[in-house]
Amino acid sequence: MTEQINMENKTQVLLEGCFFLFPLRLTKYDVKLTKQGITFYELQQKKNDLKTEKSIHFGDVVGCRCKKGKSENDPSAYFSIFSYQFKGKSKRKRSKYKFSFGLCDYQDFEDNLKVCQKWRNVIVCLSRNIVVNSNEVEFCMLPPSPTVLVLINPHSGPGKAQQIFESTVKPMLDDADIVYKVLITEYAGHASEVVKTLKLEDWSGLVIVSGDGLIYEVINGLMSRKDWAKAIKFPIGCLPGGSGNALCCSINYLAGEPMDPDMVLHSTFVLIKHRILPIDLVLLQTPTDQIYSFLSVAWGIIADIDYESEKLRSIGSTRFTLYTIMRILKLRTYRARISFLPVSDQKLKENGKSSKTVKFPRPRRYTIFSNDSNQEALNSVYNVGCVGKFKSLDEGDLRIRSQSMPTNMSNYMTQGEIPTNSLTAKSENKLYEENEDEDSGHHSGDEALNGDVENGLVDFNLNSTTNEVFEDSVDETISMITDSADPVPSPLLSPLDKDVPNTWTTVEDDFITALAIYLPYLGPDNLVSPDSKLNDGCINLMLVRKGVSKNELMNIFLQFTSGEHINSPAFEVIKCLAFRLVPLTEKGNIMVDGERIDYGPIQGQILPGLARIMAIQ
Ligand SMILES: Nc1ncnc2c1ncn2[C@@H]1O[C@H](COP(=O)(O)OP(=O)(O)OP(=O)(O)O)[C@@H](O)[C@H]1O
Repeated sequence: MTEQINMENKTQVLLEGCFFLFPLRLTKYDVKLTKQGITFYELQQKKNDLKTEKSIHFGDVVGCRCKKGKSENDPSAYFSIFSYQFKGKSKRKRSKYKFSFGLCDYQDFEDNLKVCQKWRNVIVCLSRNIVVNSNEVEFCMLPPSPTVLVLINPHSGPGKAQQIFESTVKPMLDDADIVYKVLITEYAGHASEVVKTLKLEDWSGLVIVSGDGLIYEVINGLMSRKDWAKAIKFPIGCLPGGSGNALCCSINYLAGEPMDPDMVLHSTFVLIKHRILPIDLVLLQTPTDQIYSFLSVAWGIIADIDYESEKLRSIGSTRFTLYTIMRILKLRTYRARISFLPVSDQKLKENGKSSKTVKFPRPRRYTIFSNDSNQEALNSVYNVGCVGKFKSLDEGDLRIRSQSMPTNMSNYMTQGEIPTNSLTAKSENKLYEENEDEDSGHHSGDEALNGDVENGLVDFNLNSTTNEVFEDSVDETISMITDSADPVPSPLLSPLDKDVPNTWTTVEDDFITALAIYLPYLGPDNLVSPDSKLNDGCINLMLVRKGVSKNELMNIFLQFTSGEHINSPAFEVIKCLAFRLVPLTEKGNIMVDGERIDYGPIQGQILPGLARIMAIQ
């Protein structure tokens, strides 16, 4: 019954009128506007002939603008709708369509314009997910234009970020009436300096046109501010200007938007239609530094490929393919001690497991992936490898993460503003609320949070008494987080020069690679962690050990495209909240979010949903 009412609500006609469709001034169309979109058909044709009725879905619309007819004496007014819709059913590529509906009913241009402005205001609101009810249509105001600061790294990837912005991004931002100021970075570290002192309240968000390196710089710049807890909630959007673009690939993947062809167009579309969503960060500690990562920590062959191929940056993503082949042919192995706090640490404790170095027999799998949902992933079989048993998750396990996470971690999620849509900023007019567009698959930020809360993924129960390790520091840490001038707390980690906590598991072995990843894509065509979400509150620690054949290794890399590599027995996956990597081989590379850091021990813990990203999930 409720569904039926909702459906009626969505298909209820809010506005109806007779317009011509530019440039055919003599052909009149009956045009109807509902909460879902606009339908129109030629008046001369049989009414309600569905075959000739055309439609524009607000899920595809980025903006609408009013115009005057070209000639001086022409009193016609127009409203032009900019829609980026898929051609045909394949949904491979969006293309721009402009529909200009004209009106010449009145002799005076101003009278025609008034009608067009009314339509435009409603269209802009609905395309930005702002609710307009039937009784509000007549007074609907145009929502204010969002203002964003665009940072462009002219040296990203093949060095085309500026060109990409001019040719594809700028026209789309203009269509969407987004006001922007462009800042071209002049040196490494420039973006970080800018965000350290940026008056955040002057902007709706920050848009980064670059590879992952500049995003990393911006996040670390925001985290280095005294007001980091507030600053890190500043919405960040990203557009692919580099050669890796892992965050952009992950955002498009999670939004169900294509990557090829024309990744820039699809990423810009997501940016315009975005919601502000929480995204996990990982706090990383090295002997000399504390840094914040949004993507990955790589060591072994994956890090070597990333770093060593940088000299071929100008050829774009092909550099990864070439170096993958080369590094497999000249395979290196590395020794390390790797420790982790599995998501199911509660289970481990129940099994009386204490921390000690364990050498696992091979092959060993810890986690069964699920591509569908977190709920399913948690329901899937979980092999707690170090106690040598397969365990099925029961009801209680659905809250494994809530229980194993220190209770105070909830503050990363709840401190600061509830996400609002900056590019789709709410009008001051109180008539508007955010609208949920079910059909387009867009959901509000709040809803995204609540959805995960229901899955038990971010609902860190403040009253939980099950967390033995961290409960003493709960109040303390809460106050630390609320006072953002204090350092970022890392309650899951012990000092790097001390043993890991006794709830952790340690393995020492020879490896081909270790990768801690928290987004689905590691680079273009590299769907390395297919079940990762933006804010699932978990690190996927992936290991490949010495002994894997070159053939199998090549297969693993080839299957990164589809994500099927996770089925390889040589590819181990551990879902964890924290990890430590102590390289025991003297030389090598460690890459954090695609940037090389000093080689040596590194540890990290998840900061669930700490930052804010412009995305659709
Ligand atoms: N004007 C500039 N000159 C030189 N370096 C810059 C400049 N602006 C930014 N940088 C630095 O360039 C580095 C790489 O940037 P970015 O990630 O955007 O490109 P990329 O590495 O080619 O892309 P990807 O990570 O996708 O391969 C960053 O660490 C950033 O600090």
